[in-house]
Amino acid sequence: MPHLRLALAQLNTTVGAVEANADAALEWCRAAARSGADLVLLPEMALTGYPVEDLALRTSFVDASVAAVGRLAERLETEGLGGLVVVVGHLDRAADRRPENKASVLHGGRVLAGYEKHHLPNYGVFDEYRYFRPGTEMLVVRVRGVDVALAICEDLWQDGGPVQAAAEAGAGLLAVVNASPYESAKDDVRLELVRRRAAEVGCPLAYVNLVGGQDELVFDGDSMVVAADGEVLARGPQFVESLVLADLELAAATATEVALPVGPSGMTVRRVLDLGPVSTPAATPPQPVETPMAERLDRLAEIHAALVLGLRDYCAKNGIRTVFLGLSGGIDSTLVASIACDALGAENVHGISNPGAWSSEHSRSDAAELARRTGLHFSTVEIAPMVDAFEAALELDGVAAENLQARVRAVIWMARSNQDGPSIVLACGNKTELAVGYSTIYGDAVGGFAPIKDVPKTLVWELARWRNEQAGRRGETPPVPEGTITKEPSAELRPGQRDTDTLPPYEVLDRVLESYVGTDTGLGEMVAAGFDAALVQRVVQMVDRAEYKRRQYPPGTKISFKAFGRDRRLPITNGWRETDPGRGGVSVSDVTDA
Ligand SMILES: Nc1ncnc2c1ncn2[C@@H]1O[C@H](COP(=O)(O)OP(=O)(O)OC[C@H]2O[C@@H]([n+]3cccc(C(=O)O)c3)[C@H](O)[C@@H]2O)[C@@H](O)[C@H]1O
Ligand SMILES: Nc1ncnc2c1ncn2[C@@H]1O[C@H](COP(=O)(O)OP(=O)(O)OP(=O)(O)O)[C@@H](O)[C@H]1O
Ligand SMILES: NC(=O)CC[C@H](N)C(=O)O
Repeated sequence: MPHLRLALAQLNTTVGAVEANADAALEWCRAAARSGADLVLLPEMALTGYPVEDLALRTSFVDASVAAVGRLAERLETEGLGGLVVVVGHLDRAADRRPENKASVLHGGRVLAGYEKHHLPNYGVFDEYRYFRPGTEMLVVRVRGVDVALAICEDLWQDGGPVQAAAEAGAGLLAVVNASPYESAKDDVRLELVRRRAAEVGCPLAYVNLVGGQDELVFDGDSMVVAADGEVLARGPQFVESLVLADLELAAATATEVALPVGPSGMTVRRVLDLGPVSTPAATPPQPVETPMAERLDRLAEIHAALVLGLRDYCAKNGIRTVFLGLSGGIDSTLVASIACDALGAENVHGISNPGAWSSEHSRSDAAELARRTGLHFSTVEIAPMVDAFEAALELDGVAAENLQARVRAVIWMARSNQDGPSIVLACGNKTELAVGYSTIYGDAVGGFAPIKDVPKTLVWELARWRNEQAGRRGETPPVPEGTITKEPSAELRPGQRDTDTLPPYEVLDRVLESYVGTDTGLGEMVAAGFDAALVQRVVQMVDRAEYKRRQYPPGTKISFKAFGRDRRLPITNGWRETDPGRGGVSVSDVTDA
């Protein structure tokens, strides 16, 4: 059986930084060559980063991507690495000039052939029909006597098409390049998918994924090689760059046709023959490589790693050195501060305590204790003089006066961030607050990035406890003061205020939100499932009315199946209200309180 040494390069690219991404790709190919690899797989859109969004529509950007792939092939040859077979994802254009999401095969100093993505995802955070022309042809390249079929990410998630065509072509290996964003527990889903597809094609499947943060998305790597019987042959780490090597004995290719007619898959198959001589262990015994079998992170470790990487890469890739945030001594700002320290180092994190008329003593002392535990920069700016000046000039009362305090704090954070630059303010709101609009717009909702915007309040507590436990296990000081975890949540904008004055208990609220927001369940169904009708009506109204706040909220790392933002797009001006459990939904003109 022919032998192939495979290298999966799970690297961290930057959207738009074509030259830097190409340099990184070359560096990974050098490392792969040093490890004796025959075939190197780089992720989907590795040269452009993913997702490129409307950059795909810019002629100049497509030109740069096309030039970069050609230049990469030449540089490989110049460095004596032309014998490698490199598969790399990039942006290209078809003969009709429509953009294509492509994986090109580089060998001998040339771009030998390319595969265009067939199944374009167009749900959730993906808009690929807006940009790309779908491919209709399967590409199989014969590498050292093995027929390697290519596919790109979503091609794996849909039945038929490329997976079926790979089986029709009798592939010895299915190589899939991916840009698959992280969601909690998605690694398990991917593994089962990869197993199923490997079994369907009847050969091993190699899966390489990006690593790194890109605005609200985080890519978790987790590249793998899985045999046709489902055995995991190699698995890369989560959230860190890595070159995953695997030695594979694969079925020898025998077919001689270079073009197969359209089969039941609906795709033609094009075969590129003989990239390099057949290599068998007997002919050229390879030094065995260390095949990684990275341990899986548990649920909370995984989510925490995603949040840390999301913030770190947002700052690093946007040239931001420091962050500022308001520290109330509460659980949300404390968790955000702890994530920021993990992401950027405590020396780059500035926490500001802004006590006001209704701030409790423990809000000050817990914030100071957090600073002591983590080593972040800490300062205190009383808001009373500024609040008094505004109130004297504007004569505010009620919610307007309450919100003024949050807005004065926001001015202070933004001013400090402006002064320090390059720096941003972190918004500390969680997903539950975002859902029901429990924040002051242009107040605590200001910021450049919102690290926990996709983390429900109940998960905020879990993560804080988990982070403390981790520190304990490592013999470090737990970052979160105990009082912060146990205290009752309050915005402290008026005397004795409690979150539960306005909101249901968080355990109940998060379950209602998971149903209404997470799975788009209708009001009638929620009541049928056992939720209290009056409660869900109230929550649903709050959610629907807060769309304008969410639309103006900063970006933040997606960790769930359905995050606010690109995942859940609703009109702000919206006459639809799900207020009647009997009917499941009514128009706004039918309800009196709309
Ligand atoms: N459709 C629309 N499109 C664009 N803007 C719209 C709008 N409707 C109202 N607005 C604007 O929004 C304003 C109302 O929003 P906003 O000023 O935020 O005020 P509002 O939502 O009325 O009050 C904020 C609530 O959040 C609570 N809070 C504040 C701060 C922190 C926390 C916490 O615990 O984390 C909780 C606070 O106790 C209060 O219950 C309106 O006065 C108007 O200017
Ligand atoms: N006294 C304060 N000093 C500095 N920042 C504050 C203060 N009070 C509130 N903030 C900021 O405003 C955000 C909203 O806080 P608030 O206390 O109103 O509600 P919360 O959602 O329970 O947040 P937390 O759990 O952080 O207290 C906080 O996360 C914090 O960034
Ligand atoms: N880039 C893609 O095609 C991603 C879509 C795919 N379903 C995923 O999340 O893995």
